[in-house]
Amino acid sequence: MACTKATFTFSQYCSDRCSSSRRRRRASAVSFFNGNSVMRLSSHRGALLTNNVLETSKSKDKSSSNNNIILVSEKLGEAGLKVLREWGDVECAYDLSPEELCSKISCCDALIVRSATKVTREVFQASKGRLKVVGRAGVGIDNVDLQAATEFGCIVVNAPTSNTVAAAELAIAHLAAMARNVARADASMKASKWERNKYVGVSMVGKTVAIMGFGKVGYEVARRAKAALGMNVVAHDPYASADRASAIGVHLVSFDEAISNADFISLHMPLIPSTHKIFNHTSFAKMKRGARIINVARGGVIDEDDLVRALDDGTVAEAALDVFTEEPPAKDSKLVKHEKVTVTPHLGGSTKEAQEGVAIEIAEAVMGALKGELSARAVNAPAVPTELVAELAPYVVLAEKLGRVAVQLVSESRDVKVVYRSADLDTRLLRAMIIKGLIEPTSNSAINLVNADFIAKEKGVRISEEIIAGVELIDSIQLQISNVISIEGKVKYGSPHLTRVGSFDVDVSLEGNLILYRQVDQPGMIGRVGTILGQHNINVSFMSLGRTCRRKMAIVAIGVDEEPSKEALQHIGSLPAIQDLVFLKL
Ligand SMILES: NC(=O)c1ccc[n+]([C@@H]2O[C@H](COP(=O)([O-])OP(=O)(O)OC[C@H]3O[C@@H](n4cnc5c(N)ncnc54)[C@H](O)[C@@H]3O)[C@@H](O)[C@H]2O)c1
Ligand SMILES: O=C(O)[C@H](O)COP(=O)(O)O
Repeated sequence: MACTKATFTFSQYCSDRCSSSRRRRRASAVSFFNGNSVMRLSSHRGALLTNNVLETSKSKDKSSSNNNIILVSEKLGEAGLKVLREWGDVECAYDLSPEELCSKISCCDALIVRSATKVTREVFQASKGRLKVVGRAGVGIDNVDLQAATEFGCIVVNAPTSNTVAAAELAIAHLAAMARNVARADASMKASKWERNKYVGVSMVGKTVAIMGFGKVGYEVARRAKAALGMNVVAHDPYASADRASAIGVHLVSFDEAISNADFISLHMPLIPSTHKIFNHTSFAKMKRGARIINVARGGVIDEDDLVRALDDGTVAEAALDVFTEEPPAKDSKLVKHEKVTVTPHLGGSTKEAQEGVAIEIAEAVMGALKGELSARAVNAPAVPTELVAELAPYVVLAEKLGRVAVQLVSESRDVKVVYRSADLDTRLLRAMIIKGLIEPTSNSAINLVNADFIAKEKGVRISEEIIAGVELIDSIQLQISNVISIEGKVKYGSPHLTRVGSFDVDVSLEGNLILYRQVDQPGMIGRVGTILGQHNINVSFMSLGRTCRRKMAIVAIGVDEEPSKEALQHIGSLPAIQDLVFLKL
């Protein structure tokens, strides 16, 4: 998904009205997981709007614990092991080779890992269906093949909150230690030297730190940098709430603004396709000369070769790194050995307190999943029963696409009202898919039916729902986004279509690349835009124009086969009659 312009201001055109009549939802019970533990959810009228159906039971019922074998492949806090032992036989086997892990796994019901164990497709294959739960004792799940886990009907759970403060503290420790040359001065003294002039540092007070990723860890770093170190704090996070930032005196700014003015740049975004190597020679070149970088997020967000070059030529003064593309890095890694770099071996989550918290959090999540309960900590997609998939499949796609459109039209899509026009509907799956569309492209959480409400709540995204009497299973789904704009979609000929934007009727297949804008309804516009696209060698697949009256405003959607360049979009957007142009990748 890409978004060339995140803000879309159709407010004056939002005149959609919704009937307040609400239909009774059919009581239903649906199983969401295949495999040995079939999980069942019951829904009834009103429950979805008020209840979080995701509960982790604290029950210590051991009646069916006899056969559970839990393999712990990396060091886990004793408190967590204690919880697990109440529920099954726990085997701790550290430093297993991939082959050893594969040979052990066929006898295990649950596997608990941290960041070093690679839980690959081969591991799921070798488990021959016995492995029911993988518990990641920590946040990042990039070492677990979620797709394979889902295909093999294995639930993956993580512990996303217990090491937040620990990671933030390490970021601050790195920042301060780098500014004052602590590690190098220590090494120098241990080499029997006394080099006071060599290790003159830089001050932190009054300097600007850019927090790149204003999520759980970023927020805690920002708070500490501001309150404890007296720094100016700016943050970049396309999906963070400006209110949450301003509440602690932090300004949200663009990526370029953040990196070009900061003395220190601290990275706290997830490693997802859009952040992979986002810090590269282009971004280093935009930085204030002599900026200092701290990374306790994931090594993969930095192009490490480019960083070495930027350090060599002085573009970047210093870097303090806890995480690396390959862990452990090669013994002769130029980056690790670089004189301007200080490193720690992925210690962000490694405090006694955090490890204790993570261990308990993951043990409870794993235990709950083994008992067949729905887990709020589940991160992979559930296997939905075939009957349900068959019935809802096209609407599921529509729901996710509408969520994706919404987040691209209004970057802060935090208040979303969903109005379903339907004959009879259990909305849980659709709501989960809308949440997935709204949140997943901007986060490292994989969102599914199990965790959607939980994550929406955690991210401050409020979803409310209304069902209006319709004729078909689902006539339409409408999203009213943050009181800014509403969009509506329908399934037409089996595929998802955008059918309304604000008060304009459109008919747009929600697939591929889409250019969307408002324009003054006047002759010659289609020709002008078509000519620009032609000049940029972009093929138009369809064009749809919606208007409420002649020669006023109209909305135009153009499907394009190729992704337009920034220049092409700017060229179209610069036509005087055109406003609020966005490019959507669906
Ligand atoms: N070193 C360690 O031991 C350690 C410990 C904990 C967390 N982590 C890592 O720290 C990172 C942050 O963890 P968290 O718990 O705060 O996650 P989080 O999901 O709470 O926050 C991540 C934030 O990044 C934002 N984001 C997404 N794309 C972005 C982009 N292109 N630019 C800027 N921001 C973007 C998201 O909107 C979100 O607010 C993750 O990569 C996690 O794996 C490392
Ligand atoms: O993602 C995480 O939670 C951190 O990177 C910590 O990883 P660890 O459990 O391997 O210390």
